[in-house]
Amino acid sequence: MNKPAPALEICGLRKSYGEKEAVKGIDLTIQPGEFYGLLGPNGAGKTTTLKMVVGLLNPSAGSIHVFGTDTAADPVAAKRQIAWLPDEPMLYDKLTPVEYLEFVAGLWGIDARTATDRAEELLTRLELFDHRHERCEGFSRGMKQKAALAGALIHDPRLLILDEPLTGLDAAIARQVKDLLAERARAGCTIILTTHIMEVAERLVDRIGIIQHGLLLAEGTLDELRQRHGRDGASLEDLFLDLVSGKAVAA
Ligand SMILES: Nc1ncnc2c1ncn2[C@@H]1O[C@H](COP(=O)(O)OP(=O)(O)OP(=O)(O)O)[C@@H](O)[C@H]1O
Repeated sequence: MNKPAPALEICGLRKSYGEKEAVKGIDLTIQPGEFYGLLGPNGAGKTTTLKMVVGLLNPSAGSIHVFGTDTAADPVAAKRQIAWLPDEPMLYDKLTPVEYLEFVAGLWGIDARTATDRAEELLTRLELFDHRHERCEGFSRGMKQKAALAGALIHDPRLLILDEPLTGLDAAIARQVKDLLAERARAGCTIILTTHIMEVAERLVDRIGIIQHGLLLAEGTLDELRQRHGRDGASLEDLFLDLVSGKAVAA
């Protein structure tokens, strides 16, 4: 039997903004069902990389395949399989969560019955159901983030990409979001997230990629990274700081 295509395969990816090269040749393969954490200092190139994957930026060079689909050759087919949750998601404030989810489901061409069932399940799961008929404009940051996450999941994507999904969330809401992501991962969804919160990466993800200066500096499971750098039992935070400061040699 043929091996299934990777969920994401990036080869030689580069992106320049004018003179500045933000992504300098990244190769990365993520298998279906993996929960992958992309870490890196501010300005490392994480968001730029992910924006190219989701089709919001055109690469300067390189290729991206999503479940075997070349995103440059067939962007629509690639996008149908992806959900993207940016760090500052855009919600239509005048809409209620139910209206917002109906709207997003409509954009994906999901039939009304399925959309209603999925919206109800997501809103219940994220404890927004009691607020389903309130306009989003009155929501806290955390509630807005959850409504946006529900919108990202309404078309049941195979690949979920989230840029700093937990920033600014209180402990209870962060827990709900983390639990939902872990549940989706267990159900077979491939998830890629960026985070600056090392404990989140340490607890949640299967594999970690560290980007610095537009290049992939290190990659592997936490245990692989520890082994490779002779740091048995080290926390991800210690490893990360040693790698990006050059105290540990990337391999
Ligand atoms: N639209 C843009 N125009 C010019 N330069 C940009 C643009 N977007 C990003 N950059 C630059 O590209 C580099 C990579 O930025 P990017 O946002 O991808 O990093 P990041 O790793 O996501 O950072 P952070 O953790 O702070 O979100 C940075 O030097 C940034 O200033």
